[in-house]
Amino acid sequence: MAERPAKRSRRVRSEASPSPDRVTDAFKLPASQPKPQGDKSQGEQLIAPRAQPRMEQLTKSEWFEKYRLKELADAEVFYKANWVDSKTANAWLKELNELSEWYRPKLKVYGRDITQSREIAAYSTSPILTLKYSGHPVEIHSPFPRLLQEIADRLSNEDCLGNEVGFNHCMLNRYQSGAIHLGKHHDNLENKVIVTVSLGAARTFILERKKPRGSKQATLSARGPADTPSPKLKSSYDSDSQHKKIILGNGSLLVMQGYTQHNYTHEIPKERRIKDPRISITFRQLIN
Ligand SMILES: O=C(O)CCC(=O)C(=O)O
Ligand SMILES: [Fe+2]
Repeated sequence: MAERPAKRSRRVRSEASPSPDRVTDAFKLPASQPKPQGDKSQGEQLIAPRAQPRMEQLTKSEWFEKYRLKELADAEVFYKANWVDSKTANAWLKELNELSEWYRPKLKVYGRDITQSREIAAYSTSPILTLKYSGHPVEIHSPFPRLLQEIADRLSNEDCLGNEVGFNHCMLNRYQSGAIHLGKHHDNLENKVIVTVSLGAARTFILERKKPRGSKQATLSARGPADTPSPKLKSSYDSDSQHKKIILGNGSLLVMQGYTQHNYTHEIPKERRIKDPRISITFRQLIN
């Protein structure tokens, strides 16, 4: 298949090692732009105006208590099934399917051009934000479409994550069937809060503790080009605190924050028996 790189088991380089295909899943200010100073510099801010992000926990304490996956050490991961009912989730899926910004990025992986099998559509609250992965400058549209803004506002509501959590970026991923996957990776370490709303077919999400630096399997990191085949899943793990499989159901909400990206990778593996599509909406609160 044209879109796959030659090798099945790809060693994704550690963050420290520079590499031409290193995935720079990072928002960057154009060089001439000043760094955001906080709530007052509204015009140049990269963070959502309503929030001044901190490294400590951002979600409301009720969330922390109730939905945290406590078994995952050194991570802050929350999962709420049925955050919205299936009727709402299906209506959102239908509306988002019709957006005109969907496309399949062309990536360069080990010098080869591949077209990503997963479609994406990306939005930001400010046109100055840029994003690259696998050398591909992501097409970002601004502002958020009405529905995505409505969902973002719901998330920042006091009875959900709370108004300290705001978002300046949103990425949609469309997995047409279980044959489409997202390889093992971590997201940009500067992301303080990453919120994923799942619509459509339920898909497995695997969080796996990174191996200590220098150990044989410490090389998985960075946002893997989506079409890079995942390394074979291990059949056994050191302990339950080292990995977690979550079935991301229709209308569910997953939140990752704190040091999760430093300590864990995540992936959506292939599940060929799944024939229906899934769209994930990933909101981020980015700080440069
Ligand atoms: O589709 C998902 O749930 C995962 C998305 C993800 O990990 C990403 O966009 O970095
Ligand atoms: Fe991710």
